[in-house]
Amino acid sequence: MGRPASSCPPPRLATMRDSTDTEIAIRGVSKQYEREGRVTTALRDVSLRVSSGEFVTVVGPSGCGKTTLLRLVSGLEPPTDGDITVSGKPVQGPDPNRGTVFQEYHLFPWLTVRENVAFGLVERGVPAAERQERVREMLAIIGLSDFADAYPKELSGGMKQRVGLARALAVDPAILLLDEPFGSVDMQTRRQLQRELLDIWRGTDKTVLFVTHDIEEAVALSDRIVIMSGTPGRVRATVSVAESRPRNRSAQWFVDLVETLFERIESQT
Ligand SMILES: Nc1ncnc2c1ncn2[C@@H]1O[C@H](COP(=O)(O)OP(=O)(O)OP(=O)(O)O)[C@@H](O)[C@H]1O
Repeated sequence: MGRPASSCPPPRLATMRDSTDTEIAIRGVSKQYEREGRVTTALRDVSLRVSSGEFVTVVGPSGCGKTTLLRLVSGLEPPTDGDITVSGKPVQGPDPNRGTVFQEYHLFPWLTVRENVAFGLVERGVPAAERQERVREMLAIIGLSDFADAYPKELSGGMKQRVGLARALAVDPAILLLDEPFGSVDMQTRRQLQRELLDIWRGTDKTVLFVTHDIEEAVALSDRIVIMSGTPGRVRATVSVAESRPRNRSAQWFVDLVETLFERIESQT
């Protein structure tokens, strides 16, 4: 995968993993929504494989079905056609091994920040001392240690987004599904959280499917960038960042490449 050496990720909760094979395989997937008699085809014939331990980022214009794709992989809803397997097993509903962070945060408003981050650990029966330590560590990573006792309504959008990320990471899921997880945070925090995410990924062999509008972010984080476009959305191109790193391509070279591909794809659509 060509990833650089790890710095210092949080220790792994060894008891929480039940498989080292965490490949995501999406085959010929289409998704239609029906609302008030109107049918929208959000995705058509999308195929994509994310290998165990790979970091794949999906980029594409608004409305091309990126969130829909993540919702299907997370098991929140089924595809209309095609199939999705994780670790070789069909996705049938949400699974704690697939940690998800969506744009709308989905925090529990009646729980404090600390309780939100601890939620998955309580569900999994992690002993109190280990739980408290893990939550403390996660709050330090996202820079919200001073807000442990605050409620979501007291937080800004960016802070809520960071709590959502900490909650997903706290249970050390084998797979991370992240939909614009830094979309509401300021640029400085965004760069810091990107570094934290990279450290965690490098140190814990997670499989990551990430969605962003930010091409620089995609280049900085990913092994591979998948470009989607159109309505219904389809996969239009793939750029392998990891394989080209030994050739000393600069980050800007990849940003330019993805932007050029975007322009070409858009002019064909
Ligand atoms: N629950 C739903 N019911 C009806 N249509 C939907 C639903 N969810 C998504 N869509 C439609 O499916 C298409 C893809 O939406 P989706 O949110 O997946 O795109 P996206 O690429 O993630 O967009 P953005 O970058 O703006 O988040 C859009 O036309 C959207 O209106």
